[in-house]
Amino acid sequence: MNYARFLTAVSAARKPSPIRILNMFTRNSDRVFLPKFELALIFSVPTCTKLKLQQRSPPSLISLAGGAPNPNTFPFLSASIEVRNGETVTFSEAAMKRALQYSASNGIPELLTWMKSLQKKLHNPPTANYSPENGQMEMCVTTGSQEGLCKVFEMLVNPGDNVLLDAPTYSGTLAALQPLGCNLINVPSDQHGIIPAALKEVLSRWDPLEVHRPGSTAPKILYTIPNGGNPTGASMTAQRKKEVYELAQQYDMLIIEDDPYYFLQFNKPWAPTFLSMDTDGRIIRTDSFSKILSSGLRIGFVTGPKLLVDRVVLHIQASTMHTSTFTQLMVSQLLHSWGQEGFLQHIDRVIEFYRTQRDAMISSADKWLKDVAEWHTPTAGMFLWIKIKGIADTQQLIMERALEKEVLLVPGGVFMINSSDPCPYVRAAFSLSTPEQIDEAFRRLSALIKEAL
Ligand SMILES: Cc1ncc(COP(=O)(O)O)c(CNc2cc3ccccc3n(O)c2=O)c1O
Repeated sequence: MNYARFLTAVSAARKPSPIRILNMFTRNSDRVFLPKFELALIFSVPTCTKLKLQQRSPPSLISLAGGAPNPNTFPFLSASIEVRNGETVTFSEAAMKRALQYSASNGIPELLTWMKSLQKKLHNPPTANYSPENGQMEMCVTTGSQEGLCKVFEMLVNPGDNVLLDAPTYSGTLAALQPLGCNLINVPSDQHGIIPAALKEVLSRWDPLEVHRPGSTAPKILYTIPNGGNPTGASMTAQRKKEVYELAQQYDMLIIEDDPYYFLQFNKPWAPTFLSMDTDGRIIRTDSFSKILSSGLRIGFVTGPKLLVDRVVLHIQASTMHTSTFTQLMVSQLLHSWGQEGFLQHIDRVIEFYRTQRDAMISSADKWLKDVAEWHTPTAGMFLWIKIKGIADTQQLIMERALEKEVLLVPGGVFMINSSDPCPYVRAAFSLSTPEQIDEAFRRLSALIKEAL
């Protein structure tokens, strides 16, 4: 893969932040460990020299280099966090000093190592054993997958670029993409995700043999939410993923697999991911702990070809520097205590919760909405995408009349590429309300639809 052709000029121009490396040589007591990656980027010298440099920073080294603050001045001394299953995540005084200090831009080593091992167990990416030039699987921690998406888009998308995605889609993606001045092209989809034949039709405007010609306007990226789509609840079949991947190969496109609902698939076996079939190194995957561990801790991951993930990390260096060390250490301690088996047992409990919620919402929809609306039962995620019959656009219905009836949903227009296009859909989340509240909400929705009609 020639990854250079995908980079924007801004991303290609990014250089490592010198201070991020010099911080490595802090006093031994509160060393901020930075991996070889950051050393490699600043001292572009053969790895063996880098390793010697790293090894040559012995405890006897006195560093006056790093601009890191002295953690002995921090007011926080220690912490003990109670976990539902009776365990405790603790921060001793020494651990708290590290947790409150700067850390590596690509993520703390113990969290990255744990996640890389989980990715290999779940997806067995072909790229795990590739060389960097051939797309070696790399990962970095991001502050939510939202940061990962935003930085990946800013790495790949130039003004005027054609970008493919299946609308309706997550409003946060539209918010990150549209200011980049790209041309968003919708790929028709249904409850099973992108329709490969429709993607083939969209791509037929370009000659696959011409996509590398300078000035070619052929799309270079395709974005999709493969499981429990937001807002549609759609989940792609393995066969469709395979056909979509083959089209991406034919037109030399990257696929951005935004998959925060991967762990909320109600049925097993879970669908194989694009990452699991990525023989070329053309998948950039974003994962999130928001729907399974915490949304407020802001822990996400980007998984993809090393040469591209390294560019995302350079952007992190120049923006947030890194995701909160404290939250990374807190989550890492829990994951190491649970192990992969314990983590997956937690996931099973979360899945059962959302399955029950989904069933309650479908039951109430059947009871109150079957004469006035249509929907597909989602097999993953936390959203029901409801088409209101006889109404061209739900914006006014929801934003004015629904509020009067004290029921709140999201009008479908916010998920469309052009938010002013009329949209007869509404998004209902079954994540927070109780089954009783969902039933009452749909009773109110039914009443206001009948009044509106
Ligand atoms: C497909 C897809 N990709 C990425 C993200 C970002 O998740 P992160 O890992 O937490 O950064 C999301 C989060 N989606 C939402 C978030 C949200 C936050 C406050 C209030 C409302 C929100 N609604 O409605 C959402 O859909 C998502 O659905």
